[in-house]
Amino acid sequence: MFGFLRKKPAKPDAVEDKAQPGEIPAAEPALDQAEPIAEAVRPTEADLDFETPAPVAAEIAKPAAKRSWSERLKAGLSRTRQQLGGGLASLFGRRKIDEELLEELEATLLMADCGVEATQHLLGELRKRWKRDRLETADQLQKALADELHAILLPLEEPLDVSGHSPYIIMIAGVNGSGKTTSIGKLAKYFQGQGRSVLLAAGDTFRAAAREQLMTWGERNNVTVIAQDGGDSAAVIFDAINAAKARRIDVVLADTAGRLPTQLHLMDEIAKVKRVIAKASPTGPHEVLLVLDANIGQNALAQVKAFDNAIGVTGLVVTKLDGTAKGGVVAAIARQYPRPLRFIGVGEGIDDLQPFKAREFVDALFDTNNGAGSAA
Ligand SMILES: Nc1nc2c(ncn2[C@@H]2O[C@H](COP(=O)(O)OP(=O)(O)OP(=O)(O)O)[C@@H](O)[C@H]2O)c(=O)[nH]1
Repeated sequence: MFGFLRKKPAKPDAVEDKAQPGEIPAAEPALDQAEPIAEAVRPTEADLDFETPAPVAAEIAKPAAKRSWSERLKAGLSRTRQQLGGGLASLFGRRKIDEELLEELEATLLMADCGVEATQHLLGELRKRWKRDRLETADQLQKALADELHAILLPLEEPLDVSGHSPYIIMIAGVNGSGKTTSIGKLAKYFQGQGRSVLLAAGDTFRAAAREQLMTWGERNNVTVIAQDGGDSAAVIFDAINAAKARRIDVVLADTAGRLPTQLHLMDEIAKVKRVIAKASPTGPHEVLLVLDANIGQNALAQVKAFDNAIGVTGLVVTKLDGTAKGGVVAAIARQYPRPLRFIGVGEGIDDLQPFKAREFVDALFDTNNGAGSAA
């Protein structure tokens, strides 16, 4: 699914062969000297070397997956649910609540990557409720756990409202392979679904395939992509914003190259990208989205901190929750470095990225069919 945004093998002459992660192109053109922008320079299918172009086009054309979002969310979170819920099921098979059970619950939460902070908090709250509410059965404890987890996650539920500015400029950042470019394609579709016009800025100038992914997506979905053959990320995004202003576009989604927080020169470079955006639009960027791969577990906290220090993160996207048992990391973020969790991704399908809603997330984790997690 969504294979059209999958990485392709590098071509011999691809930009990524020339500029490895960690390298900045030698000369950064001044903004007024930027190369003319090749707007949606569209490579042919043969150029793009797609694995499965026809099925992919059919995939894009599909209005939505047959399953509902809540079904896909539940399926996507199945590995974390197995880790958490599976662990809990074995614990809650016992009839009586006791200290030993709470200790085992602690280990289960830690193994689902909830982190020490959130786990201690949850355990503390459960102990209080055990006494205060006179909980007796394991089922009652599980329901209380679902409620407390919901309470932790609810503050992260702040949907992204793009109505305040036009164009509303969203800068997307994250480490290599976290899902930035793919998420941009999904977000473009999401905003289009809201009746908004969208323009994409191919600011990942390190990875040629990222630019091609965006251009192909733009071509097939009638979205303008501002791209440049190589060159400077800041310059591409600067020109994209001006193009969006001229065309009265509602939302600009600006891709950036992946980078590790330890690559300090690249963190400086992304801070410069942000400053240049502010030159093109004094109120922008209006959202700085950090894309996190859920597989990294607790490492997500360090990434939020580092990117926040460099560019002031205003929102998070957590991708690939479907491929991991570490979905509890969302609770760790909520307790240790809370930022609005705008979207979560549970698959490669175009509709598999949706706004985060704490209640449905908790329900999916505990699977309400079991009776837990449904309490408000
Ligand atoms: N299973 C799953 N795969 C995803 C999800 N989001 C993205 N991917 C996949 O993750 C891989 C990397 O995604 P990209 O969008 O290329 O990542 P990127 O951050 O732009 O990568 P760089 O440009 O190298 O930094 C692709 O194969 C995507 O299809 C998700 O929610 N679930």
